[in-house]
Amino acid sequence: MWRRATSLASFSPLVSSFKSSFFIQEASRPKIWEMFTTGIPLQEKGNIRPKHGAPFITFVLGGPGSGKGTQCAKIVDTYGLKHLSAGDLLRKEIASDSEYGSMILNTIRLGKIVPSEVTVKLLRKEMESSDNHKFLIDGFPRSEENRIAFEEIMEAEPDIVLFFNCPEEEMVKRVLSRNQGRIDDNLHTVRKRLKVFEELNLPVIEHYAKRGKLHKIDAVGTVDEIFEQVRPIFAAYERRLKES
Ligand SMILES: Nc1ncnc2c1ncn2[C@@H]1O[C@H](COP(=O)(O)OP(=O)(O)O)[C@@H](O)[C@H]1O
Ligand SMILES: Nc1ccn([C@@H]2O[C@H](COP(=O)(O)OP(=O)(O)O)[C@@H](O)[C@H]2O)c(=O)n1
Ligand SMILES: [Mg+2]
Repeated sequence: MWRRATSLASFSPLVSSFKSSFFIQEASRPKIWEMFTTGIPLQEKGNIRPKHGAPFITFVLGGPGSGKGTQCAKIVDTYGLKHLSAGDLLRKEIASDSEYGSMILNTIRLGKIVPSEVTVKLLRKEMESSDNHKFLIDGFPRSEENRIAFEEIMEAEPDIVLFFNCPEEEMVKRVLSRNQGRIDDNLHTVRKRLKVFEELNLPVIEHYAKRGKLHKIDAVGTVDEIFEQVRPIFAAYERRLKES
């Protein structure tokens, strides 16, 4: 396991803050130590520790339709990172009929943010079982709660944060012509998501700007033109990205 074991004590303030927002009945909820335990003995985890240093983590932020997923595909092709889309993981969870499926579906339908402990648990599972330790985490963190949950539970911070900056009307136009059959790609929900983005995601963007990690990208133009702004950001990390 590439990360240190996290002490339960460090969860406690976070966990209590979740309690008010997490609307699953207390009695039916798994205990926190159950939720964040993979159940796989350390010696069976094999090859998931990076050979050199820490994992390389990129967060990809931007409003709905700003082009995050499209640019992630190009980053993966060029730099070989492991793409983890928080939205895709949540949609997979709905499709798999998990115990959280209906709660996630209702939250996405309303354009709201799924409780962080659920999303971080899904990301953690993917990260811990991956042989590739260079992660491109798309659509996360969407709120300060998401950010703090990730940093506390994973004991890791991003190396780079990309922010695809796109005018609202362009985002609306793109979402409405996306045609992937998504339940939240309609005018009513996209307006709601834009409001949630402004209220909850902008503080995250400001946080990383203050820490000097934010790369703001003009998300208007062709896909290739936008990627030309992204390329030099990763090129600066070429040596680390070549490490296994
Ligand atoms: N630069 C661009 N110009 C026009 N349309 C784009 C551009 N980038 C992506 N799209 C299209 O806009 C829609 C939303 O893109 P997507 O990558 O899914 O955004 P996000 O993941 O940020 O919601 C998709 O249909 C995609 O093909
Ligand atoms: N960190 C996240 C990411 C997505 N989501 C939910 O999943 C929805 C779709 O996310 P997405 O990243 O696939 O959406 P796009 O920005 O790609 O359009 C969001 O509107 C939220 O309801 C979440 O709750 N928390
Ligand atoms: Mg997307």
